[in-house]
Amino acid sequence: MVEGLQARGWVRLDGFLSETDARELSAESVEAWESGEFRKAGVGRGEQRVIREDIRRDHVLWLEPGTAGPAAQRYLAKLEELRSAINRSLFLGLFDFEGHFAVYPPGAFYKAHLDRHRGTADRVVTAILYLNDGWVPADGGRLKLWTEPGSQEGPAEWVEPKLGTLVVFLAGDHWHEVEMASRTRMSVTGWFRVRGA
Ligand SMILES: O=C(O)CCC(=O)C(=O)O
Ligand SMILES: [Fe+2]
Repeated sequence: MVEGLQARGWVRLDGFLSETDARELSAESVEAWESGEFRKAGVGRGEQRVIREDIRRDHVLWLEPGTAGPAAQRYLAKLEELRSAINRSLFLGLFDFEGHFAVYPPGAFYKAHLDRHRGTADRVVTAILYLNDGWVPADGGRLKLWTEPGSQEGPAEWVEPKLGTLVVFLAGDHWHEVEMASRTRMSVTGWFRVRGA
């Protein structure tokens, strides 16, 4: 994975989590969703955060290492290993991870964007894990990831949000969007960050 990230700036891995682990994580997300713990995702950060349903319609629940369920804790531990592996090979100096569960109800989408807030550079690497069992092409909801840095044209990779699939890419380089899904689409999205950039 680290080699792929180094060579191309993005990488996709099916089966990053075993089916059992991914199902358990998915169950934790469903439980939190059903007990109303998610909120509508915003655009921008801090005081600038606003709800923009023309841009994104997902709902999120931030993962707090202290209170996350056992499957989420295990996933965070795996990401911690990935973070050190990336640092050892790419010298990116990633110091932590922040992430959230995301739910896209039927009809939801997220228009093309870069994962970086205006005027900041702390989110360096994006990691998205999908939690959808039995996803089929007719369900839509693919991630479109433009493969050329900085470009919102040209070649793109389409990723179906299948249970256990992980996508990792350089957050400031790769434009991406989520096409509309016709069934509920669940994932964990997060970012490895550098300090104070
Ligand atoms: O779920 C996905 O495929 C992408 C989500 C995304 O781009 C984001 O939350 O910033
Ligand atoms: Fe994104």
